Amino acid sequence: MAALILFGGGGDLAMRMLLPSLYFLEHDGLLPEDLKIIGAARSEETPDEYVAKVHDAVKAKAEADRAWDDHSWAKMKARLDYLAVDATDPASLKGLKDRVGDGEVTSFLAVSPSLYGRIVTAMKTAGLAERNCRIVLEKPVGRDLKSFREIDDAVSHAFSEDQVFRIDHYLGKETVQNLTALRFGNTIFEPLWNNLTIDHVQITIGETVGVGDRWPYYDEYGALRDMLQNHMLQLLCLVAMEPPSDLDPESLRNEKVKVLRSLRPITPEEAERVSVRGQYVAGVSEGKPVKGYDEERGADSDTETFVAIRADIDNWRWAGVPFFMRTGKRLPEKRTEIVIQFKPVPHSIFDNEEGEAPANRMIIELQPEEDISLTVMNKRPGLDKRMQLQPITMSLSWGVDGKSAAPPRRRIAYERLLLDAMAGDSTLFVRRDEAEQAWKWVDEVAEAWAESGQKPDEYVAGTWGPDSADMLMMRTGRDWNTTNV
Ligand SMILES: NC(=O)C1=CN([C@@H]2O[C@H](COP(=O)(O)OP(=O)(O)OC[C@H]3O[C@@H](n4cnc5c(N)ncnc54)[C@H](OP(=O)(O)O)[C@@H]3O)[C@@H](O)[C@H]2O)C=CC1
Ligand SMILES: O=C1O[C@H](COP(=O)(O)O)[C@@H](O)[C@H](O)[C@H]1O
Repeated sequence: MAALILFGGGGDLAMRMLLPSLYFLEHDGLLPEDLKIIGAARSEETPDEYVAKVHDAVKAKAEADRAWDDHSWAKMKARLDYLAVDATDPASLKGLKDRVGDGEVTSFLAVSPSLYGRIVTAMKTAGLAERNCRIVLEKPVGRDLKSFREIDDAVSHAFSEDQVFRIDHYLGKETVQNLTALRFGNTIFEPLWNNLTIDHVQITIGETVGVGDRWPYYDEYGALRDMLQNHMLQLLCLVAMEPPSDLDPESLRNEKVKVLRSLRPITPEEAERVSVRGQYVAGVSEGKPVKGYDEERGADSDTETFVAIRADIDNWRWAGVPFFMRTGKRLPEKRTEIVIQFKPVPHSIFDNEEGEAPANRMIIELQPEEDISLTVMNKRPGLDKRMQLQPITMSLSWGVDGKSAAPPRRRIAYERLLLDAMAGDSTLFVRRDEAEQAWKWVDEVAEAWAESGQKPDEYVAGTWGPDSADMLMMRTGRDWNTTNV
């Protein structure tokens, strides 16, 4: 028998993401036949009570995706179990060890990261860190390089690196993986993928949600540590890395680390020029009035709910190509996209009535739709005396040629990641040195802000962040993409 233990199996992440993901995998016949799923948390509840909670959480999600069926649920229900444990207590974990038997065990820590160190130590004592065991760690692991290392040292004391799976759920998203396919499965883009042809890159992760009840966690982390240290830097790495020699975990992650190592540190002197911190004040989001961050938190706070930053990668490929990243809560749209802005033609022979023809642009959209589109110039049909150009957008979406298969259901990113972790494939997980390099750069940004006294600029909820974020771009003669916005 193989086992998946969900520590924190009754929490928000487990109920909203992990258990629905497992249901969808069950529905598609992708779970190992002999897999047991065991929820483990301190609450004293019976397995039946736990199963009833899981049922409600999973059914709501599956029905919304028209994927609910009683047969799949019956199969999943037969796998489910619950055990009340304090995961920091080795004696309490002994019972769990007896329950899982001697097969492969994957433990997912869906609990507060402040418990990781004590939990892994207890797991080792209880025999849950043997060679047949793997551990999955949710982000954020630590709040800075120092705390990351402290936690990770405890982890590596119990598990070897090939047993450790640090999740960044963005890596489980279909379009993020498609980026690798686009770059390295085609010959036509790679020769253009450098500073000779590309002017700049923009990465935007916009969210409409506010921080709300999550403020006790968020206030300590802010947008820099919650989103930029992990999801945004991972996207940057996938855009910027050199072609790996193989798709195995080490080759891919070696290339990502090289990019992180090449990020130019941000100094206190230039922090204000290349970075912006923002915090939302009351406004309107999705048609409804919403509170400002300070009101949600109930006190004044200097935590940023928005960050925009210019990153420079000091290597041959990217010298002179800025990577602009921005992310924030209470923005007008839930939108994640990567914009590859190509340079304009070196000399235009067209005399366009509508002004200079725009340069080519590739938009890799992750959310709300998954799409890759490329804007190219075309002749405007007609008998104009002077040839006129018009931009045409080619979409590389699923089924766009009318022949490809219909797009499959959009999977929750955790579906892929849970399967990979249970199979021991760490390609889409973050290696220790990657996380360290990302923390190192982010620590430098945080120190630069602290030293220069850079405070968050206000922005009204429902807008694209403070004016200073636009200025950050405009100072370089560029602007944020507004296509589809
Ligand atoms: N929620 C989300 O969308 C996201 C969450 N994360 C990360 O996932 C992790 C979990 O977050 P979330 O689900 O929101 O948190 P919750 O507070 O909702 O859940 C935490 C769970 O941990 C259990 N727990 C607490 N202490 C112990 C213990 N000593 N032993 C065993 N179980 C314990 C709690 O149950 P009980 O009280 O019964 O013990 C509860 O089930 C965190 O690391 C978070 O940063 C990351 C990205 C998104
Ligand atoms: O890790 C996190 O990600 C979510 C955004 O994820 P998405 O898949 O919905 O884009 C974010 O809301 C949260 O603050 C952060 O912890």
